[in-house]
Amino acid sequence: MAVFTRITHDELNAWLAGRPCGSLQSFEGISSGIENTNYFVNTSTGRYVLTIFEKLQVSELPFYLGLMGHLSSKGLPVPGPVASQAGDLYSMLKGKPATLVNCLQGHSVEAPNGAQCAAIGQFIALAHLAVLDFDGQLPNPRGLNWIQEATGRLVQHAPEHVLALLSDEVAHQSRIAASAAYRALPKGAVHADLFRDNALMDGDTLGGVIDFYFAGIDTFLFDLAVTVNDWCIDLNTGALDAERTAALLAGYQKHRPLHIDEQALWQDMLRSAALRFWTSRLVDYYMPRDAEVLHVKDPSHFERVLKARRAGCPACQI
Ligand SMILES: Nc1ncnc2c1ncn2[C@@H]1O[C@H](COP(=O)(O)OP(=O)(O)OP(=O)(O)O)[C@@H](O)[C@H]1O
Ligand SMILES: N[C@@H](CCO)C(=O)O
Repeated sequence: MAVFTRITHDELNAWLAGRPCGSLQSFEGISSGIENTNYFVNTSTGRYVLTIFEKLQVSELPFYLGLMGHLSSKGLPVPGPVASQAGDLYSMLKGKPATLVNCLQGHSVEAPNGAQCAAIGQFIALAHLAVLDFDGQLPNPRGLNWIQEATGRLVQHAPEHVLALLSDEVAHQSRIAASAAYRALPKGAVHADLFRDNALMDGDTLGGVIDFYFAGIDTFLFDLAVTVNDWCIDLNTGALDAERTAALLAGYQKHRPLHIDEQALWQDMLRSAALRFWTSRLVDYYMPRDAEVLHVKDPSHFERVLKARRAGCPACQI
């Protein structure tokens, strides 16, 4: 749907000069993204993806691209940025920052099976282990501070029943965040948005994980909860599907067993992850930026998910 920034062959050729990616053969816009402009780029050495960042702060790019490069260099299926000869992970194209990454195999799946959930669980655990020596520092841009601030802005726009549930959950999460148990949780640089549409599956094998542009420092448990809330959901009810949840958690714990403190806070993190996406969808719904009007995702989905996580269910237990 969206190629916001159009480029010519000559402009791309000039931008690619100095990058160790061979000579440009062809390129085509990717229609499915909504945040950035993406192109598939074919060169004499292979296929790449060019991303032109439409909204992101340049100051945040070294963290995102550094994290992708770090995970890729450790053998994880993450697109690694192709640095320029000068060592830059991004440079300006048509006045906007742009990067070139390698193209991964696969397609996103709408209805994942147990094997695919296990594969994504294994990936997250390996990513959590791999970032232990990553030194980038960027707090989760959609963490509790942002949620509290966004809740304040929503007061003038959202209906009473929405605000009541929102403020009750924010109060609960504020108490959790202040607890010693929460503060002791293991943290690191996490994807924080690993929904089904950000993973490319090649059959039951994970081809790659993309779109690290909501990444930040947060608890590993929160990252796992974001993923479980999307990959393991029964879309009709918002409840967790027991079989897929068990498969994803088993895949994760194969490489990184959860600590007892993490197990104790699991249900609260499922709630926290639901709150994060309910809030951002409410903000996009009630206060859309111009270009977002056509792409707003349904906030009521995450209202349903939050209510289901607050009620709890057998699959919400570890
Ligand atoms: N490294 C990659 N390898 C293969 N395909 C990719 C890669 N990066 C992006 N794509 C393809 O481009 C599409 C759009 O990318 P992406 O989802 O990152 O768009 P975006 O606009 O940056 O983010 P959003 O998910 O918010 O729309 C993906 O669905 C995928 O098909
Ligand atoms: N994954 C998010 C959108 C991008 O952050 C959502 O479904 O609301």
